[in-house]
Amino acid sequence: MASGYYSNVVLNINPALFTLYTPLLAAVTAIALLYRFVVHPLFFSPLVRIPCAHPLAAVTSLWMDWRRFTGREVETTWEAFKKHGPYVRLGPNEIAVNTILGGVTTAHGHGFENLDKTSWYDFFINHGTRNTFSALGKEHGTKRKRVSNVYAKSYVQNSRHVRAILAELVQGRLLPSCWEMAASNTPLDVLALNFAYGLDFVAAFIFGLSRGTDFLRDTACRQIWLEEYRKSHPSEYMFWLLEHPRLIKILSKFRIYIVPKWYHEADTDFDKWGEKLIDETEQALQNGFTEESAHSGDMPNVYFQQKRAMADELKLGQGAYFKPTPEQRLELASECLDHLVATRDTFGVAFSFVLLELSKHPYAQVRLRTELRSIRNPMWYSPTMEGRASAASLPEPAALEKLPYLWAIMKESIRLRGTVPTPNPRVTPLGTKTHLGPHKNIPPGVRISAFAWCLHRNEAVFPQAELWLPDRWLNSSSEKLAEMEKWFWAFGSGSRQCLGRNVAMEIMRFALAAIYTNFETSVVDDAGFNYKSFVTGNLGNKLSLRFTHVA
Ligand code: HEM
Repeated sequence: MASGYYSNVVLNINPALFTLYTPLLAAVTAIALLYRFVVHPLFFSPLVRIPCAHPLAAVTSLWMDWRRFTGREVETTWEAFKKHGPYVRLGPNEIAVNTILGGVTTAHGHGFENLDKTSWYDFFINHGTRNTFSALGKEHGTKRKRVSNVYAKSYVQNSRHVRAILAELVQGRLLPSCWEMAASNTPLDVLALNFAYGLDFVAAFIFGLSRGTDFLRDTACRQIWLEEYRKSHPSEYMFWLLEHPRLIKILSKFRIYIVPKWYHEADTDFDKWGEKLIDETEQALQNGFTEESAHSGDMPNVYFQQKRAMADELKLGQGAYFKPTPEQRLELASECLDHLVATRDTFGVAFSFVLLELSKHPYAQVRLRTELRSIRNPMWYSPTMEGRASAASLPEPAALEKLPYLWAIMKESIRLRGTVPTPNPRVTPLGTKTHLGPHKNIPPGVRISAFAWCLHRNEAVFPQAELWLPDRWLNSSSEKLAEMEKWFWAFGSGSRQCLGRNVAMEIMRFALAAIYTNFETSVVDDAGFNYKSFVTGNLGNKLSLRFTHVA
């Protein structure tokens, strides 16, 4: 009956009307599209007063997409900032900011001044479940709160488990590798070593030493893991995975695959590896593991704390010992795996850069070594100590933390090359207008990007910004120092500031102290240390240093 009705309607239309209205309809549509996609963004959008990085940027995001696709996102944005100032338009609906006040504070602040993340972060969803890094809105606060106390500086510096892990990793695994390379005069690829150090620490911190990884010593296993990681975070497809996740999904419905099958396989394998660690840790809890009885270093700090917080939320009586449902298991896995990914993506590269700068500046090493040897309990190492890693012999965290030159070296190296130059994109919220410094009434749905790379190169704040000058952190007035601190954005800011910041700084401090108390380093080959590329890099990335023992 229905089809008869429609066919009657169609049949009753006078064909002459078609001839009359079709061109009219086409013209109206064309004008509407022209207005929507050209006239409005060029002349009437609230963003028109923001200078465009390129004339095409006002009407299409394809121009910036091409820059991103060809790996030129940061340099393009940096050039635009230099030419137009701290606010630039990268696309019809995208702005980049290079100022703290009225820029970063608006998008990356606390509470209302903490704009939500864009779909760029969907890539970091594991097991189909969001985690602290990829969660949005209120869910983010809940997830972050679950684990924030174990990542607090007081926990990281006072926990007996952290000290035991550090002793094992630094004295038992890292220093012997450095000694071996020094003794045989063989260059060491510190990039792979630093990936291993960061991952071994964080895996032990999450799951406990006995269930963590041993990539510092087991180089074959490390290589397999890094290869698997590279496949599941393939630098050559990251543009699509980060910028166009929805397009990938839509096209795959039509059997058009932008990213190859091996990426999906590796991603699944990677998730499975994470699940295995979760299951082993859960099994230990179910077997009666307790916080009190745990050997030093063996406490699954992050896993346990997360479960305890989940139990509190659900008002479960058994604390961390409840049996997780399949959904809860994946939620736990997603969070824990993300912390390992966050470590792999940042720590190894940032720490390698500190070692590279020190290796290029022998005078800085001498000064650092003098400072490190001046503490009450220097981190001496000799191979006869092997197998005798002991937390008691480590210096107190505060003793290292208050060493001024060590601090200045870390700060300056991380300023210059803290992590990858990613845009950290945020989106203006629905139902309200956002004010961005002098630019008022930014509508909902506008992407705002900011780059630590560019903020850290502001000559007014960091004169001779391209130079590695640790003394800038020591010789500046207190006002200048406060200003530099305000602009130091390596770990982000506001409610979504890096969760692992204290861990990263702590383990870097201990490793630097251990290495430079005992060795000097020099560059053998840094051509493969392509630190301008995306964090994931590729397996060819290497930083080859020579270690020489200094008595
Ligand atoms: C030198 C090392 C590190 C650097 C430079 C770094 C940098 C950052 C930055 C810039 C952000 C903010 C990202 C954004 O807003 O888009 C971030 C967030 C985060 N980082 Fe780190 N990170 C480092 C190490 C770590 C480690 C070791 C962990 C975990 C153990 C970690 C876990 C996280 C998490 C979970 C977030 C998300 C926080 C949230 O959204 O609330 N990071 N990190």
